[in-house]
Amino acid sequence: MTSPLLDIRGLSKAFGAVQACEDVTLTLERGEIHALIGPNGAGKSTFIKQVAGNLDPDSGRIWFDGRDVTALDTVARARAGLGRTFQVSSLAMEMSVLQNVVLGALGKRGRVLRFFRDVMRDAALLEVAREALNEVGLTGVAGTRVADLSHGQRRQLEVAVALTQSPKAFLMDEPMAGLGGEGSARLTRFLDGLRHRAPILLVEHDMDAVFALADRISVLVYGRIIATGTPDAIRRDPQVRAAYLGDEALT
Ligand SMILES: Nc1ncnc2c1ncn2[C@@H]1O[C@H](COP(=O)(O)OP(=O)(O)OP(=O)(O)O)[C@@H](O)[C@H]1O
Repeated sequence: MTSPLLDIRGLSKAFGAVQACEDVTLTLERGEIHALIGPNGAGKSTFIKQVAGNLDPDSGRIWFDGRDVTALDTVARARAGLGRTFQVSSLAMEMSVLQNVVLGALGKRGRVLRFFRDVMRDAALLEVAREALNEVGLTGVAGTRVADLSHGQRRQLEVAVALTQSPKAFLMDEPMAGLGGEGSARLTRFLDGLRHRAPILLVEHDMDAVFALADRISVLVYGRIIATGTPDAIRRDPQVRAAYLGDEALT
């Protein structure tokens, strides 16, 4: 048996008296989408920030691709192959789509920022950026200002930026937030294909998307995982129904 790509063991984090994350153990296997769901304030963001390296856990360890990454910062984790897209976009809104991806590719090389004009003439960087745009289907809007993209296109662009870092796994915090029904259906199809590129640890409130995409679902309530299983098993789990998913969400 191969070991999980991401192996998170016993993660705990408290803010004063609030135990936001308590002994959370979770794995991400190659090729899968593992969704983490739970009510507001359950600790989902706290959890994913610890995995990405934005927040130090009080205890617990994070293994990624066979390596203990618990002590690494966000940049080192991204270089190790943990690609992330977050609720708050880090895109440069006044720049073009292509410029944003080139900047992402530049980060991967670990270079200090050079004159931007030179960067945009760097054939190798441009190739990496164009390839990433092609992969997410945004080639047609490469010259468009990010501010003029739809929410859904921005999410795809964030993935393109992450792709320039050759991620081995994605961490996604509410990619469907702010999208309408049609936008989230489109992004759902996109993420469905993306799992073959790299597995996804997905924090998401949109239950249609979660149940359509996830191979496994973990349910977090008051900082603790109360169940992990296939969508069908989670749907039927009486504890999950009582604690989080009302019956109407499961039909
Ligand atoms: N920096 C912080 N300082 C103090 N308390 C915090 C901090 N961040 C989170 N908390 C608390 O930790 C608990 C978990 O919050 P968290 O944002 O992780 O939940 P969540 O499941 O992501 O919620 P939502 O679904 O609303 O985004 C909450 O009680 C929250 O108020």
